[in-house]
Amino acid sequence: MSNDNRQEAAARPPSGSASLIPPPDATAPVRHPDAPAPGELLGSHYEHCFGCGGLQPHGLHLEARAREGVRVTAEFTVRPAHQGAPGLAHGGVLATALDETLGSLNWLLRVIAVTGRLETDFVRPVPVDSVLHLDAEVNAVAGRKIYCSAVGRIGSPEGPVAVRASALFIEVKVDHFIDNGRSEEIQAVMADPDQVRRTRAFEVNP
Ligand SMILES: CCCCCCCC/C=C\CCCCCCCC(=O)SCCNC(=O)CCNC(=O)[C@H](O)C(C)(C)COP(=O)(O)OP(=O)(O)OC[C@H]1O[C@@H](n2cnc3c(N)ncnc32)[C@H](O)[C@@H]1OP(=O)(O)O
Repeated sequence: MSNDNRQEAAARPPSGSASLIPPPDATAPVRHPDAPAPGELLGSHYEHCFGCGGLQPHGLHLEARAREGVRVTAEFTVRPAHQGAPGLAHGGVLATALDETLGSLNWLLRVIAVTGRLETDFVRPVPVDSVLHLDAEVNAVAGRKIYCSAVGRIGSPEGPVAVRASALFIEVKVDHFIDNGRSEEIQAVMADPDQVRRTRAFEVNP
C-alpha cells in the first residue's frame, strides 16, 4: 500500500457491524469515583493473564495506565516471538494487545466485563521491536453492554496508526469465572488474598 493510501485508511472510521453501534438508549460511560487516578498504572487483573500477567512467561506483559474519563493507554513492545510474517507482528497478537487494552477499561468502570465482539482494522504492518502505543476508551454503555474502541500507533502516541478496534464488552458477575474456569486455577486464585483483592477492585458491590 502506498503512503497516501495508508494515511487514507488510517483516517477512515472503522467499518463496524451493526451490533457495535450503541442503541438509542445507550448512555455516556461514567468513571467510577474510586477508579485509579489518571496517570496511575493499573497493574494486572490476573498474574497469569496472557495479556498483562507478570507471571506469564509467554505473555505480552502489557502495562495499562488510567487516563482522564473512561480511557486507558498502554504500551506493547513487539518481540521476535510475536512474528507472523518475517520481521512483522502477527495480526492475532495485535488483536490480543487491543483486546487486553480494552479489557483494562474495566478498572475505570469498576465492573467485570468480557469481550463479546472484537472487530479489528489492520492499517499498517508493525515491525518487530516497534513499541505500539495503544489508546482505548469506552464510548457508551447500555445495560450490561459496554461499547468501546481502541487505536494503536507505532513508535509514539502521535505515531502512525497501525491498528484500530471496535468492541462490545459484556458485564458479568465473578461467577462467570467460578462457573466456567478450570477448578485448579479457580481454587488457586480464591486462596490468594492478593487476587481476591484485585477481583474486588472491579466490583461495586462485591
Ligand atoms: C474467584 C475467581 C476470580 C477470577 C477473576 C479474575 C479477575 C477478573 C477481572 C477482570 C476480567 C477481565 C478479563 C479481560 C481479558 C481481556 C478480555 C477478554 O479476552 S475476555 C475473554 C474472551 N471472552 C469470552 O470468553 C466471553 C465468552 N462469551 C460469554 O461468556 C457469553 O457469550 C457472554 C458473557 C459474553 C454473554 O452471555 P450472557 O448469557 O451473559 O448474555 P447474553 O444475553 O448472551 O448477552 C447480553 C447482551 O449482549 C449481547 N451480545 C452478547 N454477545 C454478543 C456478541 N458477540 N455480539 C453482539 N452482541 C452480543 C446480546 O445480544 C445481549 O444483548 P441484549 O441485552 O439482548 O440487547
